[in-house]
Amino acid sequence: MFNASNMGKKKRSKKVTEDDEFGLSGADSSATATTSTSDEVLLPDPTTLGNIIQYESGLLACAVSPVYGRYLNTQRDLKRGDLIFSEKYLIAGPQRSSDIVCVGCHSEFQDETERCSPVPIANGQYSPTKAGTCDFGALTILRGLLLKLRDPIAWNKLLHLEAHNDIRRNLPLWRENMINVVVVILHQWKLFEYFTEEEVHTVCGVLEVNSFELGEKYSFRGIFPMAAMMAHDCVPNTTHFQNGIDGILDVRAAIDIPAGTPLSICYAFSLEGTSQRRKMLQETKFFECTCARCCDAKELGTCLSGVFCQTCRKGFIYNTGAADLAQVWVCEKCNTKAPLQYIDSLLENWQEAVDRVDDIPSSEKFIDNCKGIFHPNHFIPFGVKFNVCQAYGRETTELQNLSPTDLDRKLALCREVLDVLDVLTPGYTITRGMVLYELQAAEIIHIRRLQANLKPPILRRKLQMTLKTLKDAIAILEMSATSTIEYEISQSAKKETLVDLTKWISLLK
Ligand SMILES: C[S@@+](CC[C@H](N)C(=O)[O-])C[C@H]1O[C@@H](n2cnc3c(N)ncnc32)[C@H](O)[C@@H]1O
Repeated sequence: MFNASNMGKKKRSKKVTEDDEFGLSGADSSATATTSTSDEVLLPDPTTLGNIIQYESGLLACAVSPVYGRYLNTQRDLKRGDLIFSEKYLIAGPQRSSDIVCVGCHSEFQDETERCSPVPIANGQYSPTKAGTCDFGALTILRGLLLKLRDPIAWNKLLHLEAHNDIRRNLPLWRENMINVVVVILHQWKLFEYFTEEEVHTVCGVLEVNSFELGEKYSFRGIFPMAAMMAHDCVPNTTHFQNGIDGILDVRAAIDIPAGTPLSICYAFSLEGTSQRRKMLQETKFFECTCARCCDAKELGTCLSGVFCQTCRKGFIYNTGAADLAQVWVCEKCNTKAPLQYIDSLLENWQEAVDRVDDIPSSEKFIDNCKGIFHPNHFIPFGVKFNVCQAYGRETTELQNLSPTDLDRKLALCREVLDVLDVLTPGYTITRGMVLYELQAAEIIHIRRLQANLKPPILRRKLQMTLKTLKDAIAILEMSATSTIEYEISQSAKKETLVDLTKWISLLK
């Protein structure tokens, strides 16, 4: 779920996407924590929900609120980084509206040699020559439906999940599913004896509302019934790490979470603006988010949606109607009201321009062009800063060979990006881990270059601060699956940089 890539920007690296799917904090969390359990809703023991691989019995309870529906509540204090549970997917398969992909590795169909398995689908209906005739996403629905015939317990787990049929039935989406999925499965594949129309629609809904986006190289989706019970918050208190190879999801506390708090995950992409996140949540998860961040025009002080006012040329325009789910864009300084159409077309044009950014110089030019258009933290330039802070010292020039100006720029960008991440994706999230890693690497080079001119106590203090950043980065990144680049980075940083830095500090008088 919780498809970070709905931003659709190739430039936003995969690293962002991994944390940013599927989250409760802020004002709403405390409100929900006190919500009493309704007698009318059957609240299962969380362990009966999914394919649990690791979980401490009694740690979580299922609860229900008028706002979120069912959700998971922690029964004891959690420390940031604590593993809450690990779960294997119930079903997984191609994304909705997928083109032809290999049903084993989910790579896009190129030619016979490119796939990990010889034939993508056995009945031959969707051979490569008929490319485009099939929504491969229907295969995932079929995998869900087949549970009815093969594994009634798993089928019940699937049916237990929210499908929002009542809402979806009145949307164009229902008709699309009718054509692309229901007719295909029941009539083209002739499975009408086994499944009803309503069952197919329900599985479509369960997938739409509950699935997580998976895949390191190629994207696919999977259902984790226990993880799906977590509520959404645009500043989540949990984070998750996926192991694409064996389909296991580790859900961890991103921050310290006191007992009695709902667990939350961000279903949208955390680093998009409020209007964009809300639109995605409304269209694909069928609710209006009213979390603390969504109700605050300045998004908890980050100003991620701030547009520069062309009238007074002093202030920024924000959606002051956010708390009422309205779009009322007003300048904070001169009170000029900006038409929604103006905001929408501005964003559309700049989103298109961001797609043309593909290296450090074009990124820097883009960031510069955004001055006088957006707040420096606006999500459009922010996405570029997020990528370019990592690119310096990695793309063309090695870190130790960066010019003093470029090294300073990398340091400034990493700190600027972290200031926003600390608020919007706080704690142990891969996104923060990667930027912390880049920051400490640049700081070490910077300190080496300066050390001859630094007094020992100042040198020691700087090194100790860098050591703390390095330790945080390692602690986060080593929670990733062992097959990932993030894990590899954490292990080499642990074996080399951590040892060297600790030794350097210990040798200082
Ligand atoms: C993945 S399910 C979560 C479990 C769900 N509450 C249930 O009872 O099955 C997502 C659905 O939960 C509800 N939900 C989750 N977080 C919410 C929030 N912050 N505000 C309103 N509804 C929320 C919405 O109905 C959403 O479509």
